Amino acid sequence: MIEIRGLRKTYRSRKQSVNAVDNVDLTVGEGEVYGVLGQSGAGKSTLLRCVNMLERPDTGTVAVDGVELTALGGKRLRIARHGIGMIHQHFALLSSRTVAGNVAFALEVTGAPRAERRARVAELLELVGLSGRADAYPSQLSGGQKQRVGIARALAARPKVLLSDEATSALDPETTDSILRLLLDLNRRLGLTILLITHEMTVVKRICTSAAVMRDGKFVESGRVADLLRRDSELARDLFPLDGPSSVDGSAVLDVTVSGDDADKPLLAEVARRFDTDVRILAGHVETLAATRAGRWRIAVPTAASEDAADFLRKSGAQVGVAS
Ligand SMILES: Nc1ncnc2c1ncn2[C@@H]1O[C@H](COP(=O)(O)OP(=O)(O)OP(=O)(O)O)[C@@H](O)[C@H]1O
Repeated sequence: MIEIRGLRKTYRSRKQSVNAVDNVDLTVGEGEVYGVLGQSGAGKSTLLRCVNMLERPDTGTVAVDGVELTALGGKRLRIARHGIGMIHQHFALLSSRTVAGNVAFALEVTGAPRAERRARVAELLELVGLSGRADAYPSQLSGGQKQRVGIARALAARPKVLLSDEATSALDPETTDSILRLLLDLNRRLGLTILLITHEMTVVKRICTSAAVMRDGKFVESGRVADLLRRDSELARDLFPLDGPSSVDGSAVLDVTVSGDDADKPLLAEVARRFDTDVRILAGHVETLAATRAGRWRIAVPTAASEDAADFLRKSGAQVGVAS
């Protein structure tokens, strides 16, 4: 649904040049929720703005739903953009317009007739759970309600792709949760493909099927979340930080990561039985992510049994590393 190849964007000023996006390739499949994670300045916003050509890349191609946007300009680009909705961290609502007026604005731009606009606005407000607030002004809404208006407006022209620019960063944890649930629901009900940028691990945990970690304009790792968990990835370590001790006298301390059905298998009990050894859990958690179950534990196994235990865990599908 979204195909990005060899994308580069450099900002130049007299004093310096910054490679904001540096040779990024990205494929987001239809119906996927793809998260790009990174610290401030990593290049996430620039990447997202290149997807709908708010920012023109220096080199590389961007195609959405089979249409190469980088080859378009003028009216054809404006029309192609209707197939891409976008939501923003600070909602970007028009303060002088009501909720209904804000959503209708997106339809006015596409030239939809008045009667059609009215019906569509009602449908969209129902979709995002705001039917009762059509006549309210943005200043009368909570942050979560404002973002619901933003989402309704972004979906007005029935886009296949939604871009989300830190959509929950300005919201409290409970509201974040409800907006993420709404996005996941829209993804499932409408088959909406979502590309989001965030610096929040919770967002990736809750709704992303795939993710990339971006640093200095580059993707340092990317893939399906379940696959990244099976490797010794930065994402796995960040999603499940382990804060137990990294050394225990007479034992090896191992970090074990499991995903999918393996997360619910009694693997540690099996290690204790098979090798007639103690297994101490020093830290750990098992959680349900958007597309998979996943768990990570830091365990201490007496040195004599530790190699056999690590071998067995690896053969059982776990990723095993020595704690550091
Ligand atoms: N219009 C611009 N002119 C010059 N430099 C820019 C411009 N926009 C972004 N940059 C620079 O490009 C780099 C990437 O910025 P970008 O906003 O894409 O990162 P980000 O990961 O989205 O960060 P944040 O989460 O803080 O927005 C930064 O070094 C930034 O200072």
